[in-house]
Parts: sequence; structure tokens; C-alpha cells
Amino acid sequence: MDRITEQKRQAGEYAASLITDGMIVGLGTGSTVKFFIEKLAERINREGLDIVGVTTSRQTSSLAKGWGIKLKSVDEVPAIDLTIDGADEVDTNLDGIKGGGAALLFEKIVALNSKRNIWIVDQSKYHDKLGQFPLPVEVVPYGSHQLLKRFEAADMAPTFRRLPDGQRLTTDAGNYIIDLHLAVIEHPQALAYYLEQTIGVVEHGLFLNVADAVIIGGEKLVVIERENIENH
Ligand SMILES: O=C(CO)[C@H](O)[C@H](O)COP(=O)(O)O
Repeated sequence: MDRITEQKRQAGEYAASLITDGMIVGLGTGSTVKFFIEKLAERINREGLDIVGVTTSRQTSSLAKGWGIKLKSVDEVPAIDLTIDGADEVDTNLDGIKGGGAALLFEKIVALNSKRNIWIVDQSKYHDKLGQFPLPVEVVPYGSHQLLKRFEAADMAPTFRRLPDGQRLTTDAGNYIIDLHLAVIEHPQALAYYLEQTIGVVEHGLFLNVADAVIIGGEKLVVIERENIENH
């Protein structure tokens, strides 16, 4: 296992130790979450925990079902106690970019219906400012080429997310993803507002003020709580 994968494993497995009997748990998407789900399934079987999972993608649904985890949709539960999800980039304010796995829309819906959100990441994703990771924007297919041109005119270096065969990727909700190659995002709130006002944009991958804590894998596991960071 390479260093990054090992850090993902550490963060994911530690997150599984935070789940307690009776919880309704949001299950994020991605390779780090896979470690979390595997460890959680192990605990459910060994300790007989009564856990209901709420998934954020078809990929996670099939993974969790494969491990025998009980699932409900976000509309079938009163609220989600805790969501564990990955992230593509996290800054020192615990704001983040998500959507590298194209699940940003359902991830945001699950996150906003969760009492608490914890992200699990490897060290390479923790930066002073966001933007190194291209910002995913989920868009309605109709008019998406016009939207791409609009982002081009705004110097956002947009590209359609494509599958290896060159076809445009379609999300679980049937939309396209446009990735914005911004290099650095100086004003995340303003950018989020601009995207939210843009017709045709369904959702964007800026998750601001969402994570309550971030677990960073590494030789020494680091847990950063939002309530402990300055200017919170
Ligand atoms: O936002 C996501 C999916 O839409 C993932 O959480 C993010 O891409 C991190 O993935 P990984 O754990 O595989 O690095």
C-alpha cells in the first residue's frame, strides 16, 4: 500500500471507531470512504451494532449493500446523526472542494441533512487555500456548452468531465460535470455565490462551513475540530 493509500486507510478506519450503536450514518463516496465502510461493516458484524446507512452515490450503495449494511434514503430518515465523507481538498478553515468522484450533489444533500459532518483525508489534500484541485460544477446538460463558454470568458479554464472513452460523464442525477481549473480560489464565498446565481448550474463542489471536523491520516493521525480553529 503506498503512503497516500495508507493515510486514507488510517483516517477511514479511525472514523469507523466514532460510530455508536443506533446511529443513522451518512456514507460518503470515494476510496477513503471505502476503508471507512469496510471497517464499519466489520464492527457491525462483530459487535452487533444497529446502524442505518444513508448513501451519497450508486457506487457507495452497491459497496455498502455488498457488506450487508442496512440502507435507507435521505427521505426515509428523520435526520442523519453523523456523515463520514472524503474530500478532494481542505483548507485551514475546514472549507473544502468535493466532487472528484462526481457525487457532489448527493453528498451535499446528505451533508446538509446531517447533525455532524466529518471528512477523512490524506495529508496531500490539506492546503492553505483551495483551488489546486479543479472545482467540479454539476450542470444541466441542456445549455451546458453555452455555460462552458461563459466560464471560458470568465477565465475559469473549464473542461467537461469525460469518461476514458471520451464520452461526457453523467452523474447519478443525469447531469454533466464541468471542472474549473482555477489554481487558487481567493474568495470561496463569492465564487460559491456566483455559481449559485448561474442558471444551469445544479450544484458546485465548494463545501463551505460544512465539515465539523477533519481527520487527516499520517504517521500521527490529526483531528481538527471546527470549534477549535481560529476566527471560527
Ligand atoms: O467528493 C468526493 C466524491 O464526489 C470524494 O469524497 C472525493 O473525491 C475524495 O475521494 P477519495 O477518497 O477517493 O480521494
